[in-house]
Amino acid sequence: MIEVIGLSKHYRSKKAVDDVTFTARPGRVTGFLGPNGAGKSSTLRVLLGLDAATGGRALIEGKRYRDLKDPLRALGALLDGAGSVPERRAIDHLSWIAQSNRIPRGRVREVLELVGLADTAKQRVKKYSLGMKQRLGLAGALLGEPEILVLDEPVNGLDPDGIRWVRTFLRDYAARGRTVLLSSHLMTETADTADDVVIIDHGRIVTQGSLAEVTAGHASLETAFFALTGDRTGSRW
Ligand SMILES: Nc1ncnc2c1ncn2[C@@H]1O[C@H](COP(=O)(O)OP(=O)(O)OP(=O)(O)O)[C@@H](O)[C@H]1O
Repeated sequence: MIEVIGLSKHYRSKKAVDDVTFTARPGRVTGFLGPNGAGKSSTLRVLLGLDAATGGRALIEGKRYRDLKDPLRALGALLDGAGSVPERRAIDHLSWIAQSNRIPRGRVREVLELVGLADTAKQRVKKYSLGMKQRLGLAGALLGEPEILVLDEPVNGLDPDGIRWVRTFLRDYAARGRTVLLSSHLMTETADTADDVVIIDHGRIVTQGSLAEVTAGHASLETAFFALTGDRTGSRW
């Protein structure tokens, strides 16, 4: 389970995240949704221990990321693509992560198969398309067979088949009792994937609940968002 409690992150006078509270539960895909600049990445960066909070807490199974004993087995994350060295071969990138986290080498083959990169694993990452880099990032997140997955815009650069594949994959992952937190600015895509939705805008939570609760009385998640925020144009998405 992920618990974000009264979290704030300020950059000088900019309140990127302002008193944000939500929970992502096991067995559910939670969509963390908001337009560009809403505060999604800032929230995730604090959750993953990459930035310090200005106030509040972000907890993984009750602990801060840096206090986790075996972080890769607790939580797998995909932020900003694969995070790999372009000159390195994909398989070497994953083997290096596996080795430095005491994950058996055989698991590298497994995750490459899982994300559909087994046949191209020996290519250098710089030859990969954006979609392949996303898959490689996901493979890295899956190495430790984590109970929790945190993915920032995972379908960026994927073609329709890739998008469908990620959706099915995440739904299956959650169906096995795991926690999936999926950050996105894509409302239709999130509505197709998530069980629960947390909507953030200008650093503050606008609404949260099951998809059915949040969209009740609205034609779609999109119209719900526009009604809740008073956004008439959708120009920030
Ligand atoms: N390092 C930083 N220094 C100053 N301001 C920042 C920094 N990082 C983010 N911000 C600002 O904080 C706000 C929230 O940004 P954040 O990246 O968290 O939003 P987001 O919802 O992830 O949007 P996007 O999808 O565009 O990344 C924005 O106004 C952004 O310009």
